Amino acid sequence: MNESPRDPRQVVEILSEALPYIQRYSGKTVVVKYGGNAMTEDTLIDSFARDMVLMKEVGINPVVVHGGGPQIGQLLARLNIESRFVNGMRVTDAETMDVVEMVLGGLVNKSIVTQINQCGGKAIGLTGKDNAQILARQLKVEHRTPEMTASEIIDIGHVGEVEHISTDLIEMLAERDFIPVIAPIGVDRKGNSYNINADLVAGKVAEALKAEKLMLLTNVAGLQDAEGKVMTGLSTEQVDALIADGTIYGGMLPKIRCALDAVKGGVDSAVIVDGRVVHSTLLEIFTDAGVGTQITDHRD
Ligand SMILES: Nc1ncnc2c1ncn2[C@@H]1O[C@H](COP(=O)(O)OP(=O)(O)O)[C@@H](O)[C@H]1O
Ligand SMILES: CC(=O)N[C@@H](CCC(=O)OP(=O)(O)O)C(=O)O
Repeated sequence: MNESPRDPRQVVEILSEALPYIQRYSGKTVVVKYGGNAMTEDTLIDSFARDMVLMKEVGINPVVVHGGGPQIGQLLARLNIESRFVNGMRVTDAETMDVVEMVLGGLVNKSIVTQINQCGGKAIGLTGKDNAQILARQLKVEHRTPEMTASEIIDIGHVGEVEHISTDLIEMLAERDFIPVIAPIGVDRKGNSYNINADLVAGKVAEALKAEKLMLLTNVAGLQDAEGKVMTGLSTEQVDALIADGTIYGGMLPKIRCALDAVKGGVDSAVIVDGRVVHSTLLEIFTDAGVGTQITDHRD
């Protein structure tokens, strides 16, 4: 590589500028939702893993909840199984559920764990089935097409919503310097598996852990207004208005809803972060500007 050497004084100055942020977040929990679209390039996975390790080293407790939608889609395509979505949720029959569990609980979870461990961290991979920590129930989806006069409730298979999160295993690991990495697979009281949207799991985990911050890494620069301009910060009231006028739609809807629920449920702030930016999580935590859209339940 042909990089010019950095002035050591600059490096020290940058480190020193991070001090107030390190003090602000030290001992606090930050839940990071790492979406499948933000793990498509090796450099992004590596910078994400390094960021998690650095956070842990300075006394912050990162808890990772990951997705893997595109990765599930790839394996389904190889097996000639069609991917179908209703309201942003994957229609999940028994065969698809097997693939979801293999990809999220196996391939994706273990590759994030390995990458963090390669960077010197101590990552432990879990699904919601471990300690039955993500108790789920079937999600009933309300569906309506323009031709329909009224909406109907449809069954999209093994798709779940969170009923309860048990935090004891996550807290025990975090206290012992481990970084928990959680796949969004839930289980009901009978032992049935559920495929849950990773944003929803991250929001509920953040609420249950009383996290300081929820970071949702995605493939856009942030929440855009009607003119396409990224909004840096907004309150819960503004979000409600943007949903009502249709500015927020599609995959952003569950993301924003879970961010709103999390801040209403006691998480200090939720932020939509551009996961395509290298070191996006550190930029968000350790700089004033941040890199995405922040949602808070208070005006300060
Ligand atoms: N107001 C908005 N601002 C930004 N993106 C939006 C907005 N409304 C809808 N979207 C869409 O939401 C998408 C992000 O959601 P999604 O694709 O589900 O992300 P992920 O896979 O990371 O969970 C964006 O790529 C964009 O197409
Ligand atoms: C019910 C449902 O749709 N589950 C998602 C779970 C993975 C996910 O949420 O992944 P991303 O965050 O990468 O989109 C799915 O099957 O794709």
